[in-house]
Amino acid sequence: MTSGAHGTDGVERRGLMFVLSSPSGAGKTTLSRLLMDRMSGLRMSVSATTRAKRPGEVDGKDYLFVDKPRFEAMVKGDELLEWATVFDNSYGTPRGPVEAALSAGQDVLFDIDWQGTQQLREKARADVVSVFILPPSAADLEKRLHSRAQDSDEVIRKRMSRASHEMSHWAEYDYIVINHDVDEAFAEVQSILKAERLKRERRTGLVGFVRGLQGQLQA
Ligand SMILES: Nc1nc2c(ncn2[C@@H]2O[C@H](COP(=O)(O)OP(=O)(O)O)[C@@H](O)[C@H]2O)c(=O)[nH]1
Ligand SMILES: Nc1ncnc2c1ncn2[C@@H]1O[C@H](COP(=O)(O)OP(=O)(O)O)[C@@H](O)[C@H]1O
Repeated sequence: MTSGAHGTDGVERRGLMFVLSSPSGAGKTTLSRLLMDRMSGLRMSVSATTRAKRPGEVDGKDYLFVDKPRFEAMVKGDELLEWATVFDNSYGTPRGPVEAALSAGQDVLFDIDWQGTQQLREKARADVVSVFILPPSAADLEKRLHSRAQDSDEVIRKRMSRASHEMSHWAEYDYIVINHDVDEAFAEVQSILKAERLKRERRTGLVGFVRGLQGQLQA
């Protein structure tokens, strides 16, 4: 599915699909923004959704906000790489930008739920690296949902009551990060991405690189 990224050492490798999931409010949006600010070679996948825009969210940047008929047309037209219903709304990953980024040698960051992660894994297991973010406690999770101040009390109640179900999927993920402190959680997520970029299996340019080294040694 992918080709052509270059690591900082110049060795070509396949792009990867880096997935962050968590119960709502555990911190995946915060960690995604930090990754986008501080890591090069990474593109954010902007999902389409039928949910209402929150204050401060920007159409085309945080989400593509679409109505139900448009979302259904995207599903029918096979425009989505994966999609799911979460909290009574539809969410899905537009296929085009992801394929374009991967073939341009970029890694792609996804903020999607467990249903979307399962679908990506079925399509491209070797290229998917998944991280599940847990809150340190239920009280912290609730505090964070309130401190974000973007959802009504009723929506927050719904999200809290879904959290346990969301969390039951933790064991399907490659890595688990507990978000006590943002800086520490970010450092952990960043380390995962850095290490995964170095994995031998995705470094398609290694054979040529090592042959070159051997040639230099024989010269
Ligand atoms: N499967 C899937 N899930 C998505 C997508 N975009 C967002 N989500 C998930 O939908 C859930 C709700 O997202 P949102 O309404 O932004 O609330 P948040 O949990 O506070 O970020 C979260 O678990 C997101 O990870 C997508 O394209 N596909
Ligand atoms: N480690 C942390 N400590 C305290 N507050 C945090 C931490 N991580 C995130 N937050 C805050 O919690 C709220 C929810 O975080 P957010 O990243 O929007 O979660 P998600 O995208 O998983 O729903 C935001 O107001 C964010 O600033």
